[in-house]
Amino acid sequence: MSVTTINILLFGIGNVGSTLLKQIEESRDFIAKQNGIVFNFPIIANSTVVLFQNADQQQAWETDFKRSSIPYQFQEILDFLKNTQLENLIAVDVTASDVMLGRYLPLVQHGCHLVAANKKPNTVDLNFYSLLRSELVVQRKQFLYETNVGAGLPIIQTLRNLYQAGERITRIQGVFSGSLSYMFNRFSVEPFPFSQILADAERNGYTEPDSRDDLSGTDVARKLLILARELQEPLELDDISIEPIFGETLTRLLHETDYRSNKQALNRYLEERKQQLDPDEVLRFVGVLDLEKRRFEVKLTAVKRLSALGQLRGTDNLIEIYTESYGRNPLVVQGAGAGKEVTARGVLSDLLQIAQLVKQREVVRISEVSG
Ligand SMILES: NC(=O)C1=CN([C@@H]2O[C@H](COP(=O)(O)OP(=O)(O)OC[C@H]3O[C@@H](n4cnc5c(N)ncnc54)[C@H](OP(=O)(O)O)[C@@H]3O)[C@@H](O)[C@H]2O)C=CC1
Ligand SMILES: N[C@@H](CC=O)C(=O)O
Repeated sequence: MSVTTINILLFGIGNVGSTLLKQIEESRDFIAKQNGIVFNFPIIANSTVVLFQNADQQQAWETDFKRSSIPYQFQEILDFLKNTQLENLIAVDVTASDVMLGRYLPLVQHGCHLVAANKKPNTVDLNFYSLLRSELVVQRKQFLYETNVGAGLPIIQTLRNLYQAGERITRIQGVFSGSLSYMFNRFSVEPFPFSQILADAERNGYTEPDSRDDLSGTDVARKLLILARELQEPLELDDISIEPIFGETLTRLLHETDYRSNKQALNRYLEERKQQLDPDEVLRFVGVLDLEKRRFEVKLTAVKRLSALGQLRGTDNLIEIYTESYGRNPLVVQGAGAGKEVTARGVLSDLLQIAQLVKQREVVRISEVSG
């Protein structure tokens, strides 16, 4: 099988980015044998420094990154692309940064396909969302972001397949946050204060880089918005109603100061909420996208301990997709909704999808040239 080289520009080397590099290194031979694809990393960047690499340098990226990375301006990365004329480019955004928003259009215009775990580019205003997709068509580039919702779970693709097959989707609901699932699964049954469980979630890399994005409900609101836009619903983030976990007052405090200086207040608030539960109830942070009743909301809810949501464990998400064909029994997707390994694997799956397309185009181009 002929081998196609894919050149990756990696933005972010945290939980997900560093695990992606490790997984690609571990699977290099398997991917080459199975797919005829080799991934190179000519560019690896964090928020301040970048490592420019040649193909033969790709083994010990961490050593090279520590030794040879240099401060950069984004324009230098665009100049590198122009000067090296590298082909088969995929820019991978495994940051949570707003800064990346200004980079997507230039990257596409400089020949890059896009893969993102970062939800922000898909949840800013609709003007940018539509402009990016128009530019992707003009430049014949793909943009995949399966890990935006449910980490490695096949939620976006499942929804896209249903929608494009003409299915009428009426409601999507469930637990969409891996970190909040982990926190409330444990908080409901363990004696530990919420702040300690939250610290564990952060240490495990389940939360956003700023866990207030999770605690405020904004991360789940972003996921609902991404799914709504997949169904061509012209919604903005403000259209998703968020009932804050800690009530209005404490949530304002959360935004003004780091939660670590308000632990006691947070713990007390949720302990009181826990005491109000019936013995057969637990707390779950639930999102609802009701396309018929036009109800789009995320909130902390008491559910029956023996219900599907009540029996979630670990970082599990459980997403119910109600459609005309499935009727009263929704299509259900369940599994880990956070964690660097499952997320990196989801990013790698997106990369392979685009790489296959690049390979096919390469075969067509060669056959056209050779007549
Ligand atoms: N963790 C998980 O389970 C899941 C995460 N995701 C998404 O994946 C993304 C990354 O998450 P995670 O790896 O946990 O986060 P981390 O905080 O561990 O890593 C973020 C990385 O992005 C880098 N970064 C920040 N700003 C920029 C920038 N302007 N240019 C280049 N790099 C930048 C950071 O570099 P520096 O150190 O210099 O700031 C860091 O290397 C997030 O958007 C998250 O929502 C999605 C699903 C699950
Ligand atoms: N912080 C997010 C990570 C995945 O999107 C979550 O907790 O689900």
